[in-house]
This record gives sequence, structure tokens and C-alpha cells, in this order.
Amino acid sequence: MLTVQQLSIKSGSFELNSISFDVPTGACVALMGTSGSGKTTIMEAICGLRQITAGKIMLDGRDITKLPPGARHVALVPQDNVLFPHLSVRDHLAFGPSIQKWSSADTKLRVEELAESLGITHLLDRGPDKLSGGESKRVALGRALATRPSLLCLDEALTGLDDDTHAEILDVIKSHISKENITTLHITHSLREAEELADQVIQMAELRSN
Ligand SMILES: Nc1ncnc2c1ncn2[C@@H]1O[C@H](COP(=O)(O)OP(=O)(O)OP(=O)(O)O)[C@@H](O)[C@H]1O
Repeated sequence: MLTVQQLSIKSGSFELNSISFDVPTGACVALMGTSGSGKTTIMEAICGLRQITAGKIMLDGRDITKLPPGARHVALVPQDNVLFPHLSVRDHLAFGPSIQKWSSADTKLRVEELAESLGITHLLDRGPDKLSGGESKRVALGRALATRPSLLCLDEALTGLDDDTHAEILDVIKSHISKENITTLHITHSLREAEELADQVIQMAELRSN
């Protein structure tokens, strides 16, 4: 479970004050709101990429407020994927496990399991320059999910896909997060997408008026 308590952030002239919300374990919460209302700012604070001025962030009973990003068990998929140009799809999936020093047998098993779940087994030896937009998205998701994070953060991760690919990737995410019971925070501008993927929709206007 993710618990954000009384979070305050100041970034130049932009301020968020006393933001509180929960994402229950295994649930998906969609965070919506007008452009510039602070959705990415909150997500980056949860990931440890942005300083906060007050508040507490708890994840599965651990206080992660002051932990560095790599120690939080939080994975982020940004809108633009940002794949590594020199690594194969297999290496992308093995990236997190290798940083966490998993054994090669466990890493191999996880790469195969993820590739199958995400429908990219046939792409494992390709480089990112030979992937379609939808395939790249599956790889970015696989890289984020490889170490079984306690929280998956999707920052407009489905924006920019054509309708068919969007529907396919939505299905892949839905089935994977339900199979592995992944707690998910999802930023989107699409109410339809939020309603399809999320158990609950939170509007920034509600958070900022509390
Ligand atoms: N590094 C920064 N320094 C100062 N202000 C910033 C910085 N990054 C973002 N902002 C400002 O913070 C505010 C919130 O931005 P943020 O990206 O969190 O909004 P958002 O709700 O995610 O928007 P969008 O839906 O357009 O992605 C904006 O006014 C933005 O200009």
C-alpha cells in the first residue's frame, strides 16, 4: 500500500501543500487533472526524484520519504520510454535484476517469464532502434517490472499510441498488474483510459482543495 501523507513541495513559484492519498496494495489509482496542476511533480516526489518540503511517503509499511530512488522499490515508466540505444530487449529486461545482483539463473527465468507475459519473446535479441512504438512500450514496461517493484508509476505512459496499440498495451498492463498484484499509480488525461485501468480515479482538484 502506498500512503502519501501531508506532502508539500515547492518548485520555483509552483507549490503543492498538504497532499494526502492512498493506493491500496494491488490496486491501480489514476491521478487526473489539468495540465500543470502537479501530477508529475507528485509522482517524481514518490520516486525520490524531487525534493519535498514536508510530509511522509509510506510504501508497504516502509517509510521511504528519505530513501534514495534506487532503494524505494518504485519503478517509473515515463511517456517517452527512454530505452538504452546500445542494449538488446533481453538486456533491458535483465537491467534491474543485474543492478540488484540477482543470480544469472534467476535473471534468465525472470526475463523469459516477463517476455512471455508482455508478448515480446520473439524480440529478445533486437535493439531498440528496430522496435515499433507499441513494442518499445512493452520493453519499457518489462524493464520497470523486472525486479517486481512495490509500486509501478505510469506517467502518461500510454499517450501517443494509435487506438489499436493503445488497447493492446492497456490489456497487457491490466493482465500483468493483476497477475503480479502490482500497486500502480497512473497519470493520464484520458478518463476512458483511467476508468478502464484504474480501481479509483483521484482528481488533483480534490487533493489541492483538502
Ligand atoms: N523544475 C521545475 N522548476 C520549477 N517549476 C517546475 C519545474 N518542473 C515543473 N514545474 C512547474 O510545476 C508545475 C507542475 O508541473 P507538473 O509537470 O507536475 O504538472 P502536470 O500536472 O504533470 O502537467 P501535465 O499534465 O502537463 O504533464 C507547472 O507549473 C510547471 O511549470
